[in-house]
Amino acid sequence: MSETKALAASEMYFLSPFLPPGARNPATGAEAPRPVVDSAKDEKLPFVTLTYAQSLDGMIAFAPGQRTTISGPETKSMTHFLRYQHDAILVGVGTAVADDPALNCRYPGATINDQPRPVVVDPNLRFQLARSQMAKLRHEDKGKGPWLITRPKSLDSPLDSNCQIIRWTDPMPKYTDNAVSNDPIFWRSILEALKHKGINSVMIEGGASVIKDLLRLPELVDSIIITMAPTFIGQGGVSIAPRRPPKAEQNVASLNPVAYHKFGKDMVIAGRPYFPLPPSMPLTLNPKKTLDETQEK
Ligand SMILES: NC(=O)C1=CN([C@@H]2O[C@H](COP(=O)(O)OP(=O)(O)OC[C@H]3O[C@@H](n4cnc5c(N)ncnc54)[C@H](OP(=O)(O)O)[C@@H]3O)[C@@H](O)[C@H]2O)C=CC1
Ligand SMILES: Nc1nc(O)c(N)c(N[C@@H]2O[C@H](COP(=O)(O)O)[C@@H](O)[C@H]2O)n1
Repeated sequence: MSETKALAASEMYFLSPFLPPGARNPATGAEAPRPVVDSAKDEKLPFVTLTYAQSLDGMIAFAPGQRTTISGPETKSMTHFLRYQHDAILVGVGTAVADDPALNCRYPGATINDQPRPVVVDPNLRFQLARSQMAKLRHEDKGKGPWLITRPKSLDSPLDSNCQIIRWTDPMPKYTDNAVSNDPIFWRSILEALKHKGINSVMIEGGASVIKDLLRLPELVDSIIITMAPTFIGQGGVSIAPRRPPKAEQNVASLNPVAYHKFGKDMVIAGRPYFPLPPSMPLTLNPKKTLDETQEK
C-alpha cells in the first residue's frame, strides 16, 4: 500500500492560493487557480514556502536532535503534495543529522521527473552526505542528488555571495580556516544562489533554527503552511517561537490572508506572512548567536 494518498479536490482547493506559480493537480495536470494575493516578488528570489508540523504548545520535536512524528497520515499526504509542487526542499543540517530524511516526493504517481532537489544548509559540512538516505535514494533513482549550501572557500568573498552550493557528486572541500564558523549565511544569499541554479520554488521544512530565522524575514517568505497536531509535547520539546526584539509592542509575525482546513485529526493553517514591523526596522539581537541577518539590510 502507498505511504500517501491523493488529496481530495477540497484539500487542493484550500492549498491552491498558497502554492507556487505553475502548481498542478498531479492526477490531471490541471493548473491550480492563481493566488488570491500575488506577492510583489523580487525576481532574484524563488517562491518560498515555509512549512512544518507542530504540537499545540508550539513544539516541533520531542527533544533537540530527535526525529519525532507529529502529524498524522492525512497531513503526510499533504506534505508530499506540497513537495510535488516545489523545485527544491530545504532543511538545516541539524534536521539532516537528526532525521536522515529522504526529502523526496512520495505522492501517488510521482516519478523521478517530479522529484524536488533536496538542499541542506550545512556551513561546517557536518552532514555525512555519502552515507545519507538522500544519496541512497539518488542511487535508486527515487530522488535527485542533494545539494549542500556552505560558505565559500575564500573568506574574501563579497557579502552578496556568501554561500556556495556543493552538489552531491562534487568532491567535499576541506576547510582549514574556521574563523567564520559561527557566522550565519545570509538567507537572501542562499535563496538567490538557488534561484541562480534554476530553482524557482523552494519548500523549507525546518528545523527549529531555520524556522525561527525565517519567521523574522517576511520579505523572503511567500507562504507559510503549518500543521497543528492535537497533542502537547511539553517542556523540553523543541520550540519554534522566534525571538522578539526587546521592547517590541507587536507580535513578531502574523498570517494575512489566512485559511484553515482539517486533515484527519490535524488542523492546517495556511497564510501569507504579514509582519507589523517594517522589514527595515533594525533589531538589536546578536546575529552571531541567532543567525539573524538584519545586518544585511
Ligand atoms: N516537526 C517538523 O515539522 C520538523 C521537525 N524538525 C526537527 O527539528 C530539529 C532540528 O532543529 P535544529 O536543531 O534547530 O536544526 P536545523 O535543521 O534548523 O539546523 C540548524 C543548523 O543549520 C545550519 N544553518 C541553518 N541556517 C543557517 C544559516 N542561515 N547560516 C548558517 N548556518 C545555518 C547551522 O549549522 P551549524 O550548527 O553547523 O552552524 C545550524 O546550527 C530536529 O529534532 C528535527 O526532527 C525538523 C524539520 C521539521
Ligand atoms: N510534516 C511533517 N510532520 C512531522 O511530524 C514531521 N516530523 C515532519 N518532519 C519533516 O519531514 C522530514 C522527514 O522527511 P522524510 O519522510 O524522511 O522524507 C523531516 O526531516 C522534517 O523535515 N514533517
